[in-house]
Amino acid sequence: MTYLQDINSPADLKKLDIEQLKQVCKDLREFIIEQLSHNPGHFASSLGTVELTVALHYLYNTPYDKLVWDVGHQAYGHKILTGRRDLFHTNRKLGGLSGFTNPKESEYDTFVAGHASTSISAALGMAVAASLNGEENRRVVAIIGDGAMTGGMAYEGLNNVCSQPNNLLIILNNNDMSIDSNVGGIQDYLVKMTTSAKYNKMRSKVYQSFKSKNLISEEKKNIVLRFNNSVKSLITQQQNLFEGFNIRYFGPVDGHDLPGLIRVLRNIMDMKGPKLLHIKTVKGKGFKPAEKAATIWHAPGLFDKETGERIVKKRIDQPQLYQDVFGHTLVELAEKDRKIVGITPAMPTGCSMTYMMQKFPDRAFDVGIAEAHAVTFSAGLAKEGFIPFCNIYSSFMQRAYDQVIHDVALQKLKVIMCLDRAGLVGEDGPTHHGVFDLAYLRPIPNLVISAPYNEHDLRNLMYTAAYGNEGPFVIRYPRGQGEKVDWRNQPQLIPIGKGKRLKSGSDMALLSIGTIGNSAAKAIARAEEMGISVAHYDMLFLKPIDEELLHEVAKNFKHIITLENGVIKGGMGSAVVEFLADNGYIDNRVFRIGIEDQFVTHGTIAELQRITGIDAESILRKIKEVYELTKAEAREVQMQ
Ligand SMILES: Cc1ncc(C[n+]2csc(CCOP(=O)(O)OP(=O)(O)O)c2C)c(N)n1
Ligand SMILES: CC(=O)[C@@H](O)[C@H](O)COP(=O)(O)O
Ligand SMILES: [Mg+2]
Repeated sequence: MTYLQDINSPADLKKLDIEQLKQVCKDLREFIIEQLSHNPGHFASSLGTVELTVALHYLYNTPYDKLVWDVGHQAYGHKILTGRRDLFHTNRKLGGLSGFTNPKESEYDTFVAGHASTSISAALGMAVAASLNGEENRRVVAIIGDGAMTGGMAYEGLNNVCSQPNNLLIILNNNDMSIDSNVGGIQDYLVKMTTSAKYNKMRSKVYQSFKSKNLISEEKKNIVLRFNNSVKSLITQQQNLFEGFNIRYFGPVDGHDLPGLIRVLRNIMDMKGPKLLHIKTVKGKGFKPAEKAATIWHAPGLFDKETGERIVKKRIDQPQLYQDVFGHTLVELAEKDRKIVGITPAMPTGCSMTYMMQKFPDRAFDVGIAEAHAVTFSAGLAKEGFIPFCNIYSSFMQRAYDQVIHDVALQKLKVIMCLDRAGLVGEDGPTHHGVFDLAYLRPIPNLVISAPYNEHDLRNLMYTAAYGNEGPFVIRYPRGQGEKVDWRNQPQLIPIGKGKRLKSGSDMALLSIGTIGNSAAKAIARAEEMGISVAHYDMLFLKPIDEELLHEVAKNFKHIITLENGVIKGGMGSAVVEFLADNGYIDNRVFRIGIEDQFVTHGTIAELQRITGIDAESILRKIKEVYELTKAEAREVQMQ
């Protein structure tokens, strides 16, 4: 590292010449590769934005000028250049830097990010605020990837851009990749735009001829750029999409050509009105294995930076990941029933829809980063008699709340909504924890809401959702590895709304929902060794909740602990409290374990479960507390 070590803020960049800036890019890449090799995170995206990041901080007056990074997973370079280089080894670790942008972390981070496609709206708000405040010299830039450009919110933003006076610059970072290959019409459109040989030849000719006539002056550059766009429209025989939104379009330009990028940005940064610069980059640029396999290297885990080999734990004789149990089970079901279809909004690898895509490409759909559309698209399929398994990460499902209510539940359509990454997800932190789903789905009529205790239950629930129920069905399960090595049971119908008593006991009852119940089982086993007898019930369904089971528990146990890997307010514990109140049980005491009313930071899942009090150790502590209380109450009764 020759220059990076001396860059403590963007002001230090501004002192460098172009050759030195190129060296900064090289250093930055090396630094990201070195750091990520031993502290995993989002890798390939940040390698692709190195030149863009350097160019932006070199030219713009940050943090007064505002950079809004979409998702924020490509902003590692931005973090490193804005005073966080020496803290970067803490990235995504408990108490360390966030893996996304967060204004609480730095004044250079303008907006909390993590979910895709928000940057245009947020940046437009900031640009309009600047206009309203009379801060005509404040520049605002949104940086959005081609994947994020498949999200509906991006178009709501674009549609609004020309409605109010603003000088917003949108930079479309087009690397032809989402996490998996990018999909859909916008992807096709961007490919056409960047590969039209005729256009590129013509553009270069026009540029050369203008240049030879010395016409590339400050005054003329606008004319050239706009002339290029007109030429392009003529050749491709279609109007430029962004120009159609009344946003001036520039590009495509090579996003790794630092001098070129600086030149273009300098030309357009102070132009009045909204504008979009389309840059072409390579995801994983500068690290060959990542350039070749960007999906794997989106977030590759540990790797050897010299050989490019990933350091992957051997999974032989290990339980499967829940996502893989889902993926394999879906294929098994689809093999027997041509009505089964699979839908994912841009997470085929993450949720293992890839198995279905390989086996039945015509019946598996990646619809882009479009959760709301994914749900309504599934509803349309269900209306026509198909059985859609719509798999959405729990936290991304928040995007589709109205679609679940209005398009699915209201019409009682048989859409099977599989919510992967439910509960605390770990290093991605508060934007990604899937902790709200139980609480936000519970009030919706007509939904069946379930959470498996283990892989066998997951398979049974998928089967039951398809063949034992006629309406919408939610199955939520966590990130990570399951409980069983022999996960492949024969899926069978299970009674809807029925829980199970896993273990009898006499001192208190513990009701859990989902795989977190396995931590409860461990805690209960240890309590038993201490002479505390706890009955354990797995609810399996939040809705309909097992009322028979709850009557049994209420009658037999004064003290009831509830446990969920989700927010306490509105979740399973709340459902139990409501049940008791509604049914005149006034003597029972309920102790709810779950996520308190606050956002949970980032860290490993184990650390976060410990901090939030839902790990086995904390559950045991709660059991002991409740036991002490039962003893104290008994003593009080004796004394009376
Ligand atoms: C609402 C939402 N859905 C899905 C995701 C998961 N996700 C994170 S990054 C990403 C791909 C983004 O692609 P792009 O914007 O082109 O950035 P690149 O990784 O190519 O740099 C996806 C699908 C998300 N963060 N937010
Ligand atoms: C940035 C983003 O939203 C995704 O890359 C997410 O981090 C994936 O999470 P998993 O690692 O759980 O698939
Ligand atoms: Mg991309």
